[in-house]
Amino acid sequence: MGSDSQIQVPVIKLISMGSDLDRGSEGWHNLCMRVREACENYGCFEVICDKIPIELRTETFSAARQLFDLPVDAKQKGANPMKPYRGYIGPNSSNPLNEAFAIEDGSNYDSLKSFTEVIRPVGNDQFCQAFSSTVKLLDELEHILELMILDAYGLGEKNKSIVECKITLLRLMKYKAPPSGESMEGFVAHTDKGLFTILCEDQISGLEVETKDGQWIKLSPSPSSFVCFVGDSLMAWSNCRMHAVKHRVTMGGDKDRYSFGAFALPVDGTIVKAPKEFIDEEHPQVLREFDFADYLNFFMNSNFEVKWAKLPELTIFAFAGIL
Ligand SMILES: O=C(O)CCC(=O)C(=O)O
Ligand SMILES: [Fe+2]
Repeated sequence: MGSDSQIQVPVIKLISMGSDLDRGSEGWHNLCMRVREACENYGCFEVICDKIPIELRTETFSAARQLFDLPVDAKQKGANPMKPYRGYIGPNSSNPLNEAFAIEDGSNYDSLKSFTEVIRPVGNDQFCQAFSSTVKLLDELEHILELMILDAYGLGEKNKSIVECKITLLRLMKYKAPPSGESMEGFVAHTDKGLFTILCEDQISGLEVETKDGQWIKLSPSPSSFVCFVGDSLMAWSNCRMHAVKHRVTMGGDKDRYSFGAFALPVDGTIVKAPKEFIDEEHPQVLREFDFADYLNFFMNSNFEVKWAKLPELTIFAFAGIL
């Protein structure tokens, strides 16, 4: 189905100086309910937030561009065949326009430094400064959203977080412009596997999300917005009250597209489990509890049709479904 520009995903303003961000205030409560509704009905929303200064955002994209501009041989040194979806991932036949760097613990200067030094022995300070600052701020934003979700379900008093242990995976993406006049898949339709994703794009659109009734909508986030996605693990935690949204990137036009995302992932060995408050007669348990590392392995080893092509939304149900 094509994209329908009539429908829009919810846009939520989180301004750090405002009293709406005082936990417990009426404004806070209203925001919590808006975040919850967006996560349940769309599995995504745009957040307008003044947390990350526009200059820092510009600096991160300029640092990312310089990394992608390095010769292929250098970038290949960052490949990580031992760990799926980590390190440098170059374009391939099923993803010819896209290349990515995925770095664990993306808010930590030293982990950015040890990754970048492998592909570029010197000159990484600007990159590491810009990304560690940005990802720290995105982690703070993720923490606020997590508290909002807990409070929206009345679970905030008993729980400090959704899972015991999580880590932020920083992914930088570049999509080459397609051949002139063509529109091409930049990133195949999928759901994110972790808890929550916060994405930032550099004003070249291409991101599309699927509504619950199967229509694709193009997103055009404002230059200071972020796009947030519910991932499979958050959906599982919520006993499927929240919706893990299917999304993709479609490239058109003549400009390359750059984006980066902070992916909040349960640390390997962390159990994803719906709290008992989500389970009752009206809401029987949909997914069994699971170790996130086992889910990633299952996903890696599923056959191509299930994984990407036909039924990507089935993976979490195929892996952990009870009913
Ligand atoms: O580049 C984008 O905007 C989306 C990338 C994405 O969906 C992903 O890396 O999981
Ligand atoms: Fe994604």
